[in-house]
Amino acid sequence: MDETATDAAVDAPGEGAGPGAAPAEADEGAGPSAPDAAGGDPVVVGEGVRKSYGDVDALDGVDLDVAAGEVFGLIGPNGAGKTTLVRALTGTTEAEGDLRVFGAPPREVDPARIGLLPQSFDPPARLTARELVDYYGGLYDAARDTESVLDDVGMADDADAWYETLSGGQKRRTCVATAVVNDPDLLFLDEPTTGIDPAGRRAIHRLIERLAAGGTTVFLTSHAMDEVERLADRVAMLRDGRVVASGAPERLVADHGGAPRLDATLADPTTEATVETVAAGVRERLGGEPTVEATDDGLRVRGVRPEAIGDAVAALDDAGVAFDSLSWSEPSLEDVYLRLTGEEYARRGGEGGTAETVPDGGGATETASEGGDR
Ligand SMILES: Nc1ncnc2c1ncn2[C@@H]1O[C@H](COP(=O)(O)OP(=O)(O)OP(=O)(O)O)[C@@H](O)[C@H]1O
Repeated sequence: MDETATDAAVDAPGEGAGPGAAPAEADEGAGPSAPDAAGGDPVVVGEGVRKSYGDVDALDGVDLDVAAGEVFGLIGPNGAGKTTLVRALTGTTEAEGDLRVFGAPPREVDPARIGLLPQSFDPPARLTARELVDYYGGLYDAARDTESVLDDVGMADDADAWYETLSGGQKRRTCVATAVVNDPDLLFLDEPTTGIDPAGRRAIHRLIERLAAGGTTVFLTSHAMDEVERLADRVAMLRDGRVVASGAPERLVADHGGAPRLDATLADPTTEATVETVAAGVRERLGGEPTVEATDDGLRVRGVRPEAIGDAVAALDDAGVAFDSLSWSEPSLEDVYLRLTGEEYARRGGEGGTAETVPDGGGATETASEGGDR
C-alpha cells in the first residue's frame, strides 16, 4: 500500500464535497486523491458526478479517483448511490459530470479492459458453470483458461451443474468467474461475496488480492466492512449520493473509529441503573472518561486499553454484574461506518439504552444524522 494514501479526509454531511474536492480542508498532508507512485494518470476519475431519478438525487456531486493497481472500496448504506456510481462508471447508465475511465468516457472504453460483476446478474440458467465461463470468455479475443478461473472461485468441483441448480453462493462464485474471465485491467465488483460462505469468501478475497498484485485495478463495493478493511487500499464512504469520507481504512479507523472497547454479554437484562452503576465504577477504577453503553445483549465499555481490562472487569464485579462472556476489540472500519453514517446513533436511540454519551472520535462527522436507508 502506498504511504501517501494513509491520510483520511472527512467531509461533514451536507457539505457535499467529495474525496478530491477540497484537499486544502483535509488533514494536514492528507491525500484523498489516488496515489500513483508511477506518476501515471488515475484509471478512474469522477468529478461532480450527478444522477437523479425523479426527485431522488442518487448521486449528488461525487468526486473520486482511483489509481492503477489500487483496490478501491466503496461503502455506504442501502440507497447511498453505490450501484448507481458503478453503473455510471461502467457506462450502463448516463450521469452528469466528468467521468473518465482510462482517460475516456465510460462508454468508449474497450470492454475487454473491463470486468463487471453487477449487484444483480442473471446469466442463462440452463448452462453449466463451466459453459457460462466459456461463453463469457468467448466474447473476448483473449480470455483466461476456463478451468483456472473456475478453480479461482472454488467452482471446479461443481462446474457441470446447471446454473439454475446451484446454491446462491455457488451462483455468485460463478458470476465472479464470468467477471474475471477476460483478465480485465479494471474490475468492478458490486457486492461480490453476498451469500458466499466463509471458505468461498476467502477464495474470492485471495483472488482479488492476486489480481491487484498483478496490476488489476479493483473497484469494490461491499457491505462487508471486514472485507473492505482487509482488501482496500483506500475507501470512500457514500451517503445520500455524496462522499462523506475517504482515505486508507487504517487512517479512517484511527481518526474516526473511536476507542477500544470491552463488550460484556450479561446474564440478566441490562437496565439503565446497571449502566450507571458500572459507569461510576469504571470511572473510579480507570480514571479518564471511559463510557458505558447498553448493547443488544449487555454492556459496552469504551476507552479500555488492554492493560486496563482487569480493572474494567473488577468494576463489573463491584457493581454485582454477572456476565456470560467478555470480548475486547480495537475499533474497526465497521465502527467508522456506523459513526459516519449515523446508524449507530439511530439504532441506540431507538432502543433508548444509552446512558453515556458516545465518545468523540475526533471526526468532523460527529453530527452525522439519519442513515440513508431506503
Ligand atoms: N432505476 C432506478 N429508478 C429509480 N430510482 C432508482 C433507480 N436506481 C436507483 N434508484 C434510487 O437511487 C438511490 C441510490 O440507489 P443505489 O442502488 O445506487 O444505492 P446503493 O447504495 O447501491 O444501495 P444498496 O446498498 O441497497 O445496493 C436510491 O434511492 C434508489 O431508490
